[in-house]
Amino acid sequence: MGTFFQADHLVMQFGGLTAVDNFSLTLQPGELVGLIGPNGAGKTTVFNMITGSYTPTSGEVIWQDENVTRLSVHQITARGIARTFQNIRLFNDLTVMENVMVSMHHKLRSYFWEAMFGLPRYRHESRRIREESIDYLQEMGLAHLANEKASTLAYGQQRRLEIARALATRPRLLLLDEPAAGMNPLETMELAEMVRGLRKKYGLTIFLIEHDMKFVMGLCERIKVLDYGITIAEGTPGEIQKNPEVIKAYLGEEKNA
Ligand SMILES: Nc1ncnc2c1ncn2[C@@H]1O[C@H](COP(=O)(O)OP(=O)(O)OP(=O)(O)O)[C@@H](O)[C@H]1O
Repeated sequence: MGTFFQADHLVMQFGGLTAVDNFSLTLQPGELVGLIGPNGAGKTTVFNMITGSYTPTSGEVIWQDENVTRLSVHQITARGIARTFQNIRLFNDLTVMENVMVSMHHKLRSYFWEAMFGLPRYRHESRRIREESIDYLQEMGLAHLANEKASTLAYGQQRRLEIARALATRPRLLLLDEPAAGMNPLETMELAEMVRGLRKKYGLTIFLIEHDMKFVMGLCERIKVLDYGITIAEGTPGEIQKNPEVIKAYLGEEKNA
């Protein structure tokens, strides 16, 4: 069997700062893995290296047997890795459904010309895109808001719409950057259910960053812990909570607080 996903000894330096040092991760199809650590630990930088936003100083990213380390964001998305961002990035003036449809368009060849000439294939594709968009919205509990402007959505709903937009690129690997940030406990619980549902329905592998420990511990099968760019622990939620390095880092934090 080949390599599904492997990040191998990734290093990211910014000037004199080593934001991430020797980060390695292997994912098997269908896994749900978490990445945790204090602010500034390097979590988002890991996502940026995997998704082509940053070219690592050293190390490699292998995706479905291909070295994708130096590919662009666009090329990586096209190969089936999608992400959401810590800061919401929606098109506020478009409707909820249009936000999802826009994400799908890059998949469609000749879409522009066919739309321009009103060809039957365009009309057919256009209907298909609508149906598929509604499917993603349904999964995220947003179908009833399809025709509302994105800007009118509540904060938690906007976060879910971001996930629907990521799904619209038809990924096999989905990276979520603090999906529960700003959500209340009920919304967070519902989100966990949705993430489980997505994995099952679309056969996704999910790698997520999150500060909400209850969410991470309840959802992820395996967790990696970063502190100052260094991986200090890796294991099941139970193992992480008992890990001496994690406890030490956490207690150090308490003392400084
Ligand atoms: N483009 C950049 N240029 C310079 N420094 C950067 C850049 N991106 C990230 N950093 C630095 O790298 C370190 C890790 O940042 P990163 O955003 O990855 O942390 P994080 O764990 O995601 O934090 P948070 O939980 O606050 O989002 C920080 O010191 C940050 O200032």
